[in-house]
Amino acid sequence: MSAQINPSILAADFANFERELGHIASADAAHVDVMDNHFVPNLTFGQPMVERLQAVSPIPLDLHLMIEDPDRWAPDFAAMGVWSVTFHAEAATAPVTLAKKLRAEGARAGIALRPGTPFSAVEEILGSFDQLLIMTVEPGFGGQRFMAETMPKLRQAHEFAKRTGLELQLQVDGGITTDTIGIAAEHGADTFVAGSAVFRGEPAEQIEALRQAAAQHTHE
Ligand SMILES: O=C(CO)[C@@H](O)[C@H](O)COP(=O)(O)O
Ligand SMILES: [Co+2]
Repeated sequence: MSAQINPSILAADFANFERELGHIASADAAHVDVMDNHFVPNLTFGQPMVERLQAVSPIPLDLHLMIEDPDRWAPDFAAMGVWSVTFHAEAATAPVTLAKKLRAEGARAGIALRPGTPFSAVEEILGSFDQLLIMTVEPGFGGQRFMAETMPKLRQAHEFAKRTGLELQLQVDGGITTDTIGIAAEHGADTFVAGSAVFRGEPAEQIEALRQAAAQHTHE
């Protein structure tokens, strides 16, 4: 698979989301960081906001739920017709049941790991998911430094998927730039979330630069 670039609109202009989504129309999906000020110390988008983003976006929405009790809330987000819904392994009580509900609503099911959560926390349930998100910063804020210490976990996930024949999209999220994307690609990531790196410049140019940097390092 060629590298997928999902810009995070956490770094976009919050007063102009429709216009900002138009600026990233060449990307594969728009990454939407939903934060509840409990699972992480930050508050972002609620359901009515995501509903409107879904209505006006020219590209699919990739939701990253950083919320407590995703078992209760995630299916409602999936029912909006978004492309994918990813919740955190640390927050869910019945992740496999929840993944089934997300898929039943027509969304891809994703599970995310904080930097300190080991791969073993999800290894046995990955067959129920379409994507695994390895956080490369502590969730909560954009603009943080890429944590290279998460790379062995990414490689472990990549090797596991290859060995077991699992079709799993492997995302990285946090601190992804043209300098760090190559390291993540070499360790097996195929989908790259980037917020500040895309929106701090001209978004279409930054998306293309990230694609090219990833392509030079893609791992087989
Ligand atoms: O989920 C998160 C942060 O919790 C991310 O999606 C950030 O929005 C990425 O921002 P950058 O690190 O690329 O600025
Ligand atoms: Co995110």
